[in-house]
Amino acid sequence: MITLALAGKPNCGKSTFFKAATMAQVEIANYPFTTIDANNGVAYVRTRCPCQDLGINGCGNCTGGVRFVPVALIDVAGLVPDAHKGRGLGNQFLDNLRQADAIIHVVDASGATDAEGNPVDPGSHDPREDIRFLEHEMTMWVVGILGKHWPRLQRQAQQRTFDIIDGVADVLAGLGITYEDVKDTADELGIDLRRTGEEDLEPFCERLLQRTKPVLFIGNKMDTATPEMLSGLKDLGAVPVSAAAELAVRMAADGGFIEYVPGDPSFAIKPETNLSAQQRAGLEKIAVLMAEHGGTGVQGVIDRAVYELLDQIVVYPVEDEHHYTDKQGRVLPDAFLMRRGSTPRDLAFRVHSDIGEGFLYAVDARSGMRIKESTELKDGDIIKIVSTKK
Ligand SMILES: Nc1nc2c(ncn2[C@@H]2O[C@H](COP(=O)(O)OP(=O)(O)OP(=O)(O)O)[C@@H](O)[C@H]2O)c(=O)[nH]1
Ligand SMILES: [Mg+2]
Repeated sequence: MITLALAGKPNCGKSTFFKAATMAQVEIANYPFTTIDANNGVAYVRTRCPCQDLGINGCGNCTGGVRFVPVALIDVAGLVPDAHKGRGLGNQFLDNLRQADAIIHVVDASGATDAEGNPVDPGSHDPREDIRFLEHEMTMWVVGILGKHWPRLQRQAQQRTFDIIDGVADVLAGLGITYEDVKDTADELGIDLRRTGEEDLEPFCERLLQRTKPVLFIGNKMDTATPEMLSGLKDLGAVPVSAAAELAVRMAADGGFIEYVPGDPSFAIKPETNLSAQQRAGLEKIAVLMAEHGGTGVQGVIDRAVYELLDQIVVYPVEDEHHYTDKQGRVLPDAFLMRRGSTPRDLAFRVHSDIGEGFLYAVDARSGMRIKESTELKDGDIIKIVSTKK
């Protein structure tokens, strides 16, 4: 499963975002290091269910054509500058980023917490200063891991049969870094790792991370940020978000008070609900915020991380290409996230390794045509795989 990690300094709202996206019970509080052990949960990317184009009314797996596909979400403990040297609560938190395919870097746009996450007067800390530090910490963390092995790798590289790219990929395999990642990064920078000193590893590790752990910046707490601070962050590429607003509307929807589909730009208060005047006023304030920003931003961030940073598409395997069902007659039962450029053969392997090994051909269910195993799949494709194995 695709894994996204929420990272950033303490007290910026990571757990609030996590709770809003997963509806899991986690601790949230206005002081640093509320979260110590990472929280793991399931969030969803939003997509348009193909049943709408096919004239199937209610496939059973979507809400009025809005379909949600699961991804893993990790809420990592807060990181402070120099975390890689063990500052804050130590560098073991960086380890929680190992499994992440992409990172959502949460910045507190309100300026009401300092670089260490301590509450300060709103606006007294410039959130733009919080954008760069995480990349540096992550880079230095990888430099540290690689540095430990560097003298050995340099020694081994004296032998002609030893491939240093292989050696580096081996050391960093736990971070999901491959031989190609290492090779492409070295080629791109034009460096020969056999002749790179330990002290020169930083630019290499930085570029390697940019390639393998892409980061999306978000300016959280937009509800209390000044317009100047928000636009300053937006200029640096951050997406404005209010995790607290999303949490409030998801809880109100859960409680049956409002109609809200995550990612919608607005919600509707149900008539005849028992909201207190205070709750109603709170929701109305959120409605104004959402109207101003086109929503709370939370769902959009997950979607951008998956579709843009990780370049994923959604593909629907079926067994009956005429009725778009599996053997049990369930319509469009599965939705798979796959990297753009994937082929029907890749899909066959995703369904099951046996199906992949016995792959014969695929049928595009929309057109009813056979497609070649090397055809690039498109977002929203509905595919029947024909395999010698069942
Ligand atoms: N106004 C506002 N406050 C928020 C928002 N998101 C989180 N907060 C508040 O910020 C404080 C910290 O939130 P947490 O979610 O615990 O932050 P965290 O990043 O997980 O903190 P650590 O676990 O300590 O690293 C809490 O008081 C939250 O209520 C938001 O969108 N708007
Ligand atoms: Mg937390």
